[in-house]
Amino acid sequence: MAEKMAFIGAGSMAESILSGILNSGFLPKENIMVTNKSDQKRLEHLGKQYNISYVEDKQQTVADAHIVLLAVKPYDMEAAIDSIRDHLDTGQLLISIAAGVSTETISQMLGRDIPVIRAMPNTSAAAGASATAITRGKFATEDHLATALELFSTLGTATEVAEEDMHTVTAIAGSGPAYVYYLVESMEAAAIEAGLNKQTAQELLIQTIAGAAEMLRSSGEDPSKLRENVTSPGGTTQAGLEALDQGHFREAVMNCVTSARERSIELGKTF
Ligand SMILES: NC(=O)C1=CN([C@@H]2O[C@H](COP(=O)(O)OP(=O)(O)OC[C@H]3O[C@@H](n4cnc5c(N)ncnc54)[C@H](OP(=O)(O)O)[C@@H]3O)[C@@H](O)[C@H]2O)C=CC1
Ligand SMILES: O=C(O)[C@@H]1CCC=N1
Repeated sequence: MAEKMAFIGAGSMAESILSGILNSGFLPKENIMVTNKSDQKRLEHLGKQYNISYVEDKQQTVADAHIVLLAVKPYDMEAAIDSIRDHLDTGQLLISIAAGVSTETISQMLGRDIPVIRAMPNTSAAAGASATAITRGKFATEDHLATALELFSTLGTATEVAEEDMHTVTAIAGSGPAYVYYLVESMEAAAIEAGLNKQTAQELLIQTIAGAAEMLRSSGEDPSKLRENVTSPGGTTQAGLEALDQGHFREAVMNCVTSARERSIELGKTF
């Protein structure tokens, strides 16, 4: 197990991972350090909220970390790596969660044989329920992969994928929670418009999503079969699904995933 972990980047994803790690007990708070580019207030907030160390000095942050987690936007990767490169050594493991940016590109930015793992978690890490995909760069060993799998397994599920699949994985699992939230927002808006109070709508929707997820997990059935089981001929579900078809729901969702995937490819090409 890693002894010390440094977060470079202290935004929403860093916080999700950080809180997931602390909740799971994977690392004690004393072993975690966080830094960012310039937002001191944000560091103070995280320091207070999670009782962790934060320092603006990146050298100090990465110096004795076993794992350095890069949680910056893809377009900030180069500057972030520039600021820590000289303080890294090949005994450390660098994990990047940036969308689109390949391990090859990261290694080129580093210009050194530092082991690199690329991971694509999602914000459900904060609740220990991320679906994280992981791939390893050319300098990372099976042991480094095992460390990353162990780390992200404490935040939900962790699955190794081929690097070429990372764009697709990002589109369905990294971005995925947002699409589910959008669906819930839309159903909630319709329920409220029909007169249901917000709290009741939210309670029912949360359990409906959780129940459907549980059925997908435990029933062994395809989603299409589960959908058919809900749909009585001539009933309410059929009426609702027909409205979705009129709105080209399937096509819209497929376009959504394709657009997210294409954006991931674009983000990786900006270097
Ligand atoms: N949000 C999500 O659901 C997911 C995001 N990701 C990936 O995670 C990464 C971070 O996303 P997210 O947390 O949403 O982004 P945020 O914008 O919330 O956070 C970005 C963080 O990076 C910091 N930063 C920027 N430049 C530097 C630098 N040179 N050195 C150190 N820190 C720096 C910022 O600091 P400051 O505020 O001081 O500028 C900020 O703390 C992205 O690459 C994204 O693709 C992956 C999976 C899911
Ligand atoms: O929207 C993004 O670019 C990031 C990557 C996956 C989820 N959020």
